[in-house]
Amino acid sequence: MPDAERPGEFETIERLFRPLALEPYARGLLDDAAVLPARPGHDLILTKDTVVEGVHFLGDDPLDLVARKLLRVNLSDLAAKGAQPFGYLLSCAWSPRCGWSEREAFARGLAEDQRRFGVGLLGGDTVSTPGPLTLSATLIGYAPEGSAPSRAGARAGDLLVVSGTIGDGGLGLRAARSEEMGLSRAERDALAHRYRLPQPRLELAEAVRVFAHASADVSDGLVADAGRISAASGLRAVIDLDAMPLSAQARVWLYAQADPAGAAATLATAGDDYEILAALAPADLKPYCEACKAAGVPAALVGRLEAGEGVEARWRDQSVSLSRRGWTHG
Ligand SMILES: Nc1ncnc2c1ncn2[C@@H]1O[C@H](COP(=O)(O)OP(=O)(O)O)[C@@H](O)[C@H]1O
Ligand SMILES: Cc1ncc(C[n+]2csc(CCOP(=O)(O)OP(=O)(O)O)c2C)c(N)n1
Ligand SMILES: [Mg+2]
Ligand SMILES: [Mg+2]
Ligand SMILES: [Mg+2]
Repeated sequence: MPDAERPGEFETIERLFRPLALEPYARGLLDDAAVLPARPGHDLILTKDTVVEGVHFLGDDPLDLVARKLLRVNLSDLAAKGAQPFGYLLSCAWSPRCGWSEREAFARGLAEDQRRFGVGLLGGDTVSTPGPLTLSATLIGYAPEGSAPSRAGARAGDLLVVSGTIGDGGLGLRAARSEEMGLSRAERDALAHRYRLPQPRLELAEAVRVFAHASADVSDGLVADAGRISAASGLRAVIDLDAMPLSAQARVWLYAQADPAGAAATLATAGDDYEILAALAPADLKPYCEACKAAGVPAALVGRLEAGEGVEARWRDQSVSLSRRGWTHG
């Protein structure tokens, strides 16, 4: 792109980001920092995730969807802590391919999900990079004082319950990369959509606050994230892969595989799910699942926590050996 056509830092902020600003806190995106008053009776909940082209999204993913994914992966962490979202700080490192039309698409996606999830832009940073497009958000939310569950509060005997379905994001990445996987075009499109646009489970925030001893969202993989709850709580997690909730598309794929246990392990370690994993007292299983259902999101019992350490995956009561627990960055 010739230099003359390259959008400038301050034109980008003024034209594209100022309309997204949450005032008066953002101070017109003209100040050194945003300023928020304290909210008595609440804890401030802060989380940050970054997405990088080629690592978290594909180079041909439309940038409005990339923007929405950036907000959603962060909103998912707020949901896991039972928080209500408020606003966010945004960092954009634009790669050489990002002209006005790419930046406009990105801002359009932000505007759409700001409306949908009730958040606004508080500030951020805009730079250019010779490397891949890199976008980061810091989400800010609130929860009633002392109510946000940690990963460390699970007790021996707790049950592990996960929302929605597991494995669609991982299969969706393969579909988005044009792998056929023995699935129909409609099945692959549904999975690719799930990869590009995760659903943060904010509807479950209240149930998580009320019932969960411990919780986390599933971003790296069900096994990896269950392992983080068990490690933080000083326990051992057992995951029943045959109880994992699957979409219709993932079921079709799984039962076409020669080794369904290995295939289920693949889904449980793929990541990109953005579901909520909660550790609950057995007596709270029914009320939690009913609260989830009333909020419009199914929840399924997938395992339990016991004395010990580590994480074990089982298929029909047999231990399944895993080559990895989930996604890790180098
Ligand atoms: N660069 C960093 N500086 C400080 N804390 C970090 C950094 N990267 C990760 N963390 C912290 O490590 C913990 C685990 O991070 P992460 O695995 O990314 O969580 P999640 O999977 O929920 O997004 C979080 O408390 C996070 O804030
Ligand atoms: C192009 C592409 N390749 C691979 C993946 C798979 N992947 C990349 S990062 C990741 C885990 C989630 O990202 P991370 O940065 O670890 O988020 P966090 O766990 O901190 O929320 C997964 C499953 C992907 N989403 N997109
Ligand atoms: Mg993170
Ligand atoms: Mg995260
Ligand atoms: Mg998380």
